[in-house]
Amino acid sequence: MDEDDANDELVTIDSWHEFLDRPDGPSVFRARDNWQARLAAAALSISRGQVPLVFEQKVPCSSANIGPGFDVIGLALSIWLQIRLITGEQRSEPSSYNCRITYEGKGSVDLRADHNLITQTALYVLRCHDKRAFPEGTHVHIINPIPLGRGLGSSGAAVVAGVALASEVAQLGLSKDRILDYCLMIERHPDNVAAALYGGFVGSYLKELNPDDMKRIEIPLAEVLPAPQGGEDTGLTPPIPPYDIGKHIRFPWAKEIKCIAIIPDFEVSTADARRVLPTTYDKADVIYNLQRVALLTTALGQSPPDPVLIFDGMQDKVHQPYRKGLIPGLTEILRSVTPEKNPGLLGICLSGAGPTILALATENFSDIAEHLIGEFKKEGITCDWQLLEPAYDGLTVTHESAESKETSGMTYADAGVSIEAGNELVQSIKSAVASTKRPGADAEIGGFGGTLDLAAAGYTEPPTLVQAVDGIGTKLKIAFAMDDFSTVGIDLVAMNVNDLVVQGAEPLTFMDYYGCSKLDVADASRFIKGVAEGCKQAGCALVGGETAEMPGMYQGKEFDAAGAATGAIKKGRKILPDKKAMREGDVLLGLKSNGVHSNGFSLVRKIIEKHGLSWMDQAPWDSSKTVGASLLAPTRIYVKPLMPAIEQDLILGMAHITGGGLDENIPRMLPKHLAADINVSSWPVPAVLKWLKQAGNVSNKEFARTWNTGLGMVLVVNNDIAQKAIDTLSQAGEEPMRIGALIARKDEGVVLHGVEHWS
Ligand SMILES: Nc1ncnc2c1ncn2[C@@H]1O[C@H](COP(=O)(O)OP(=O)(O)O)[C@@H](O)[C@H]1O
Ligand SMILES: N[C@@H](CCOP(=O)(O)O)C(=O)O
Repeated sequence: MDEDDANDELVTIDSWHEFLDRPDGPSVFRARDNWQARLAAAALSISRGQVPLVFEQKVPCSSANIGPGFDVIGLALSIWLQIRLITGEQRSEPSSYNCRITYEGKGSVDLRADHNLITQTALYVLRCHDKRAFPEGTHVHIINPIPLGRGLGSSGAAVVAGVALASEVAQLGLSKDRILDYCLMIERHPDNVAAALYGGFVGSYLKELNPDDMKRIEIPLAEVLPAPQGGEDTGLTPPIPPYDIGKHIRFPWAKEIKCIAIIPDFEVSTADARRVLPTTYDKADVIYNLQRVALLTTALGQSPPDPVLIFDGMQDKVHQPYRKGLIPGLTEILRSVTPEKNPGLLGICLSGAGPTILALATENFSDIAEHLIGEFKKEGITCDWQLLEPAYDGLTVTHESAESKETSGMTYADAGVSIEAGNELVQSIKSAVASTKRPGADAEIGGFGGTLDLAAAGYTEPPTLVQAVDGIGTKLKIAFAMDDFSTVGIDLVAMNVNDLVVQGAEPLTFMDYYGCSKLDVADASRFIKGVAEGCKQAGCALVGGETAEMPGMYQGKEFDAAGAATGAIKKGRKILPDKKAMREGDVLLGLKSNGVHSNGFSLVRKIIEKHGLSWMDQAPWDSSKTVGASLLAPTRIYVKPLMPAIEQDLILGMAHITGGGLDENIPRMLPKHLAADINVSSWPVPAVLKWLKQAGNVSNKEFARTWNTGLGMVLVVNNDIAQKAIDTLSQAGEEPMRIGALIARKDEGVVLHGVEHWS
């Protein structure tokens, strides 16, 4: 509807909701902008019995390569392509594929649905799902501030937007990983699309495809998406992408590093810039790039950033030298700045295929920009410049109107729960889960419950079953900060099976629970693969689990996880601890921990915060790791080293040192009349715990009741067979340490000697 049609009631609407709230519905609207006019028109079509879709997508631009990472690295940056979509628009003229396109922003693009990169991509995805056109009355409004053909990933953003557009209009519920598969059928270098889709500083690779797929190289688009993929409709179904074509990982990025983009006033098409590249490379040049890229991805995550490492790390011999013919003065411009001459500068490179130049810096942004603009000017080229920051969100989709859908057949996907994503997750974890198979438990997922055949597991007479349930705790927060979910699953298993083994039980099965607001298949799969790894370390089968997608329950990508283990003790064997058999003089053995394990992380986080450290900083206690990576070291699983000693009846009791530390856990295995008399100088305190104690000024008492102090397990063994127990544990790979003995109890259940050793 148009403002000129106004004749009776004239109303300004601010939102879609405001319109819907009006019981009568105004006959004429004055829209705040074109988009408001479209909303109004869609609102009218509702009153005529149609149900429009209204949503907005945002996709960031990206800078690919960052010097040596040709076709591998991409950095999402803070200029966003926006797509506003509405269906059910009333039109006098029919439009091809039911789609009308309007455009505002940089450059000009083809507005025909089968020629515009965004809608052409969407049509390809729709056709893969047997849909020949957009829903009736589709209007795609593109707001594009990303300069075209300048090396800032305008096409990568357009392709991501196109796939996501199809997913939304046809309610396909594609996960981000599946969206990537579709994107990679179109733009074959994964660097831009992976960054635009996932956000942040991203490394990616493309799996090797079959020869037919490989033949369909990227841009020009006509070659990539011939009919029936993206051109005229032939009624055929185009090739559907295989699953999991590309892999990505997010690298850390130091927050003080900003990006200066110097954008010349001419275009270089990526296709042209790839044609000038050689088909074979000199071995020395390839090694030159590999050496730099390996260091660069870590160097850009360290605070404070090291200018020497970054400047050298951003040099390239694989694409920039060959592109100098397309970008006048390129070599001289890249050489015209150094961290020594230009304070604040960290490194410089061609952005993507150019002609934009990307300079990374921590300060003096305008001085650096003016210098580079001056260099281009010598070549007669004028430039624009922008100071950009990493865009961490990647693709986002916002629905303007949930209510509109409520009037018609609502779907679970509308409510934020994707069955397809759930199915995809099951596919991606199947083999990891199956690898945990053990006698008596197949570890095949898909059943309503997990089964265990006790006889096949070696328990022919009724055993005593022991069960445990636990979570990971706030260690998860560090996994979120590091975007690394590969090891917290091991922690989850460890917390459960270590509790079972101290009772003398052999862990047989495990089940996990994963709750999130929006299922991210890649994250959930990394987590569950960690759970499977933990199960293998413990020798138990992962027989099932639950993934709960609960929109609104958690913040963003956060999730919670819990798990439960079942173990068994053979008929006739002891359930530990055997308190009655314990005597004064019995020996206490300690088994080493692997750092903080999974307890006391609220205090850990507080200390790290108080010291102004970021998770990406070099760990003050271990220069080879970041703070986050070091703290994420998974909890040790003691099942396999302990089982032989348990089976030989060499152990009277065990304490798993978790929350509550030595002070709280050791008395749990002792009779009331005995106490543990312990010499704390008999085991080494891991460097991380030493640092935390000192940095947090944590008292000895607090230290002993918060963290494990270096012992993950404490065992009671009879004095006469202590050496045999030590030998058996050593043969199983442990380094048991004599840490004390049982004494008659006075007050405390644990008496610590030599605590000054901790200070
Ligand atoms: N928002 C958009 N809408 C439609 N087409 C687009 C859009 N963004 C990019 N394109 C297409 O992609 C081309 C640029 O792609 P490319 O040569 O790879 O450069 P870039 O470095 O910007 O990605 C444009 O000329 C245009 O055809
Ligand atoms: N790795 C590609 C990246 C192209 O990026 P664009 O932003 O220029 O499209 C290449 O260097 O060719």
